[in-house]
Amino acid sequence: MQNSVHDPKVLIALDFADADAALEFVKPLDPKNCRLKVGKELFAVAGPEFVQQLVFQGFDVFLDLKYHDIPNTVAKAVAAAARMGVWMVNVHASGGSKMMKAAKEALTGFEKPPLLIAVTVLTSMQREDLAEIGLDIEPKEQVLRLAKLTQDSGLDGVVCSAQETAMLRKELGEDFCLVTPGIRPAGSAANDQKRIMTPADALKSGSSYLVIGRPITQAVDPIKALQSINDSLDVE
Ligand SMILES: O=c1ccn([C@@H]2O[C@H](COP(=O)(O)O)[C@@H](O)[C@H]2O)c(=O)[nH]1
Repeated sequence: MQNSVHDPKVLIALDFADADAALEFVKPLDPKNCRLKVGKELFAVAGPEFVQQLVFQGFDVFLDLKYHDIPNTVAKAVAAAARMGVWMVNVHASGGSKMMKAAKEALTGFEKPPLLIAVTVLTSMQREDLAEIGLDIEPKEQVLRLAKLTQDSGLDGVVCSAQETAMLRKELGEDFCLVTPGIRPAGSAANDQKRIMTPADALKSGSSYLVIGRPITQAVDPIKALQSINDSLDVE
């Protein structure tokens, strides 16, 4: 599971307040060195045209809108994402198997459908946050339960923390895609993330892709920060 120019492991979270700021940030980036993630903040202001612009520039785009709704609505939303040409899209696994299967079904017929993955337990949450919503268990137990449900529903993978990837690799095999936010280079601020790991350790533990936002976007020199992370992953 090595980082390489053909399969960059770092997905940069473009959490910017407007399209201009995001485009300025993207300008010096090379699609060979990273993929891009567009989430709720940027999508709300910049919309599908912005996403398509990134795709046109040659970037693999993860549209991170974490759909969570009734099956029909999620299926239509996932199909709309596929029409934008994104590389990956996600739903919430807690929406259940009927919703996830409807989302998967909505992608049949696309020549190059995006990878469809499901969020398990947000990396900002720990045991006490689960207790608050009625789940008196460790995050890893809930992650495993939802990851199994996701795999059984026919999806390509899950969003989890890198702290759970070794367990999921053992339980769900090598081909299941494990996308891990909550990645923090040694010494960088955790911010609101709780279940964290360094980029190199995450890759070694079995992460397929590393979602990294603030440690790169808010670095004094973002290109240098990305380069240093890629170097730590043993670029071939
Ligand atoms: O469980 C999750 C799911 C999604 N995210 C998203 O990843 C990035 C992380 O950004 P950082 O600045 O590196 O913390 C952000 O866009 C989240 O919405 C997540 O963190 N955890």
